Amino acid sequence: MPLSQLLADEIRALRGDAARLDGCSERERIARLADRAARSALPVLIEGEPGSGARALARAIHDCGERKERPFLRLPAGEAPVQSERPTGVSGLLKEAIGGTLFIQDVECLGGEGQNDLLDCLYRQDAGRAHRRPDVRIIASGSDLAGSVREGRFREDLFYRLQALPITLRPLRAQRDAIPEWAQLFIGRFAADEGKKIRGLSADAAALLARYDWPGNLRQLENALYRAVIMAEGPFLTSTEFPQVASHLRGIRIDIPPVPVLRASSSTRPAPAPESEHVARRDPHALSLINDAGEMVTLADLEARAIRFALAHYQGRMSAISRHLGIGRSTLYRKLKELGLDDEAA
Ligand SMILES: Nc1ncnc2c1ncn2[C@@H]1O[C@H](COP(=O)(O)OP(=O)(O)OP(=O)(O)O)[C@@H](O)[C@H]1O
Repeated sequence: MPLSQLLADEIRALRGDAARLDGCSERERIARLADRAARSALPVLIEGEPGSGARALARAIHDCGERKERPFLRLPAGEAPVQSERPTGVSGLLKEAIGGTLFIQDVECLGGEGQNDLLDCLYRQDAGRAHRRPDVRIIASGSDLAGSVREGRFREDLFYRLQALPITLRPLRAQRDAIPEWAQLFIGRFAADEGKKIRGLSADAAALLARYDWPGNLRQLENALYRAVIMAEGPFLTSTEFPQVASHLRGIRIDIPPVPVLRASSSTRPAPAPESEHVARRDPHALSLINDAGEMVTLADLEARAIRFALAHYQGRMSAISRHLGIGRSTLYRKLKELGLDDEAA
């Protein structure tokens, strides 16, 4: 099931529940705020570090609101515009998104003209001139909009208009207690995709993940768990399945076996007893050719896993994915659609 649908289900499940925000888990807090946003037409500003889930949340808010059957358009303001016959700027997209939602990602990267167009749209919505009011719901995301205002790169009046409904996504390092819950969610999802029976994290893996700072937030945790699920052979993920995380943390060592030395046949000396149990290091990027039943996996399965991996590895950048997988963009889009991943790539 695509992530935004999963999130939308979570948001709907909480609907009607007395809306208390204190004392609930981070996932629940976000879902409740998103529910409020979905039931309003006011602009939403989602603030969080990269990889915190702003894009997934924006889509889920749209899907839970009354505009869900109308267009959801995304303007990645931090990326160079692609050559396209369709509009790529604020004013053009506002016309295309009529009746629906325009999600402006990394809004602090909007240039002066884009900021003016957006402010004009919000001003006309505010002014309530029904006949001229652009019927587009605005959701914006950013990581430090107040800082951009202070530095004079972002209009202050636009900032205040955008944050009618603010939602702050906390970095993972500020919600360490919630890391096992997030991890369990990803494990369940990837284990099901890979047809593996993995029940969760071992205690040492949970401790390892909780100590790490996760600068890439949910996206990085998700990628680490995806690789771990692929590598895992037992019912629990252990710290050896997270070599990159372990190598970033001082004090935790994963033993890497030495290159085996052939003993001279004339030697009668017994091999020295190992001083510590070594854990074989496996390539964290390796895809297993054998399934849990000991049989070879199909080529279709391998292809699907390679595409999923590329999607995570290149963080959804389609041109990089198609270039490195050696397939055209249209073939890539077709395959993503067949795998039900087109929503995650959108
Ligand atoms: N609530 C959630 N539950 C499960 N997974 C999530 C959730 N939110 C985000 N993710 C996962 O985290 C990753 C990052 O999410 P998303 O792309 O929405 O972040 P972002 O803040 O928009 O990132 P960026 O600004 O860097 O593009 C995605 O791959 C997504 O699958």
